Amino acid sequence: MATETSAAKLISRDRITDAAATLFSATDDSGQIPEMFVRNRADELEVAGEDEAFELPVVDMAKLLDPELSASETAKLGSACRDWGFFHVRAVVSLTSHGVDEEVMRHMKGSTAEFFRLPLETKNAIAFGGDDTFNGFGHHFNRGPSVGNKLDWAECVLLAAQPGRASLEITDLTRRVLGFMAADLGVSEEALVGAFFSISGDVKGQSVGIHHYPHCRQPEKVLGISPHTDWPGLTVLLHAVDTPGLQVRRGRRWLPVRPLPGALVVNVGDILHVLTNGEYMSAEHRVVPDAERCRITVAISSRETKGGHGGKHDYSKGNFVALADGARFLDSLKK
Ligand SMILES: O=C(O)CCC(=O)C(=O)O
Ligand SMILES: [Fe+2]
Repeated sequence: MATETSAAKLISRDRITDAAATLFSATDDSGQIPEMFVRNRADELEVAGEDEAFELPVVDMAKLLDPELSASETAKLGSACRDWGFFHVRAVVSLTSHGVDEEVMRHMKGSTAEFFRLPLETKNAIAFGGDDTFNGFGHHFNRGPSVGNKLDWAECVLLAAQPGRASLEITDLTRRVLGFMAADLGVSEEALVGAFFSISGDVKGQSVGIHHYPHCRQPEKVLGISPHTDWPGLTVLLHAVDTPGLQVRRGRRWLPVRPLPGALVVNVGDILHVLTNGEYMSAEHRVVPDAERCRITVAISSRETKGGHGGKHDYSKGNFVALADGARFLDSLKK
């Protein structure tokens, strides 16, 4: 979904400088935030208050898998995708067959936090550079007339590959969630899952974004990640450090998402929005750093092709042809 804000925006990726690293580790609040980080919030949408009673829908994997509860939980999943494009999924269980393995997740959280604690020069050994700005370590640099030239208050590692066990667990979860989405949409499971997974069960493409949002004493001045929609199909977000900060746009407001212990945040990306003829929302979201604590997340997205994070805009061929014909792609999947 091209939104007004994201359409006018160009994003590239930069190395983290010593000066930025010093700012990110500052413990006092006396320092000025450099202009390069100060965002124009003139057209700021309203941010919903902490006291407002709203919560993202929570979908429970155990209920989806329970024959007696599956239909109602599938309907809940469907309405979350239509109304929000975002939901929590309770899927972390210890060593049972259907959830995401707790031990694997714990390991991923630990190693992620450990990476960001490394000295800058060590992290910069894999810095963005050369031709490949979709794989590596650094941060987003937002260009374009509507944004100015502004850096995100964050550091991240972006990878187009599958880095290990944890992402396989997430991939498995993605395949199962897509299966229930197909049931909700009344389309063939094979076709919807098959848009992202090969017959042998491997995901066709995957992007991983590992994000560290250092605390910022003046959080209202900066952004950890600029408003955007996710390009790929489905993104699963794991909190390695569960400091809040993610905000989802609904209408003219930003709604803060509170991390839910033991749950993952899932959101619909642009490709799934298109594949469902716009039935499922690809919602705009952003991150505002916390004043006191850092936030660390791992975002794993399934794509329909190989390629980098935010990479080539090539739909799978069938869908592209359907779009070019003005056909409703979803109709071709209907049972
Ligand atoms: O870190 C977060 O909460 C959001 C990350 C995100 O939006 C992304 O990787 O696309
Ligand atoms: Fe995102």
